Amino acid sequence: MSSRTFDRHGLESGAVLKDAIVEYETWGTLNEAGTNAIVVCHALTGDAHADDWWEHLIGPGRPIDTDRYFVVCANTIGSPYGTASPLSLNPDTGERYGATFPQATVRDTVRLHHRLLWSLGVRRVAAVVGGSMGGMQVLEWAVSGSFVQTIVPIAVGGRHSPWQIGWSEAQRQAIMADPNWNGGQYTDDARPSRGLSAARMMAMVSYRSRGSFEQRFGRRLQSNNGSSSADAAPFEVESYLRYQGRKLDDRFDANCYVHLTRQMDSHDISRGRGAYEDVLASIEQPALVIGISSDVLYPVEEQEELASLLPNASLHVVDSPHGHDGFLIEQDAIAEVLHPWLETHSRPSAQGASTFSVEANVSSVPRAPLSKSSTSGS
Ligand SMILES: CC(=O)SCCNC(=O)CCNC(=O)[C@H](O)C(C)(C)COP(=O)(O)OP(=O)(O)OC[C@H]1O[C@@H](n2cnc3c(N)ncnc32)[C@H](O)[C@@H]1OP(=O)(O)O
Ligand SMILES: N[C@@H](CCO)C(=O)O
Repeated sequence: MSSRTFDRHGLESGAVLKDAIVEYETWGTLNEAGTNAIVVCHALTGDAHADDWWEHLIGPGRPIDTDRYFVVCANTIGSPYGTASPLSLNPDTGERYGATFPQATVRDTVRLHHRLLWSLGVRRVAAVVGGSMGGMQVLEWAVSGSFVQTIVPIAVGGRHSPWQIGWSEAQRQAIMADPNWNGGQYTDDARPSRGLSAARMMAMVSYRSRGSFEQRFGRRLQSNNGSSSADAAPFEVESYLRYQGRKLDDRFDANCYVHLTRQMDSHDISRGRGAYEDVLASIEQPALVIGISSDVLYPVEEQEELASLLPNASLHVVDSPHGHDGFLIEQDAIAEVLHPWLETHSRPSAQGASTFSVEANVSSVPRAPLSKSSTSGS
């Protein structure tokens, strides 16, 4: 794992992140022209260890072939896994930001990742691939025009819908209802664990499907369902969801969760750029749009819309009972379409771009001041 720090990173809101650290992992070797990079973008609770959560897709001889490509996965702004977030120290106060961490957008994250890539010597990106929140980043990358050759957005639409914002808000309210929340100013000793767990339980229902729960749990009862108190969890599905809630609470942070769900809610590829249809029509790269047949959160209609509005898109729907999480679970089915797509569309070009901008077509977004950067490896 490596990190790089940019001394200033301007956000869409006008706020400036000082000492904006970005944590990232790379595999493979960058070619001399700087044109064989593949960017992998992670989802809400994922991290930069992309070969862990997409192990069938990334590696030697796999579709994202680390023998041929320089593969980069960078952690997003707001995530608890290393990049600038509510867990970072505010250089102005020396204290952890917590709830005072400035709100970033998907676009702010992608601009930071662009700067990282450029500083690593990447001069053209052969492909950008990601699902869910990662897919939102993929679409933002596409706006940088010829800097990116091909895109593969998975289980995502062009803007967060009221349905998705509704799920996010219900989860945030579960966190905020926790007595330890305290406006986000909680301590390590008294974290809003119950709220974060409840938020994850809600999210897990939206990430799976009626069919997969029916198949996995039915109406089966837990053999050791404990007491007959109001807190008892007689059904297996209840125990499963509680377990998933605790598991996320053990590895995540409530302020980061609130921040990242708001970041996803900001997702609208057309914000400040013109009419939605026109902005998608201006994305000229070949696009492989992938959906999961049983996804109730980012339903296939959204990928159909993307594929119809992007001028050079192909649509592939993975037939799966696993719902939205299919983009993490159905790796072999994704590999079947991703492999030939990348073979055809992501051959590294001989020459890179002389400059880059993720803000092409943007009229109203403040630019980040360019600044010096420092690097550290670990
Ligand atoms: C730093 C980090 O760790 S980040 C890790 C990377 N994470 C990510 O990238 C986020 C995305 N990943 C995910 O969301 C998930 O890991 C997925 C979608 C890939 C797979 O989900 P999983 O939780 O592994 O699978 P699944 O839904 O089958 O649940 C299995 C777990 O539930 C438990 N479980 C199953 N049924 C029950 C039940 N009735 N009661 C209690 N627990 C149950 C299993 O024992 C298993 O536990 P384990 O995770 O400790 O092995
Ligand atoms: N399981 C995924 C779903 C969000 O896309 C995650 O936790 O990141």
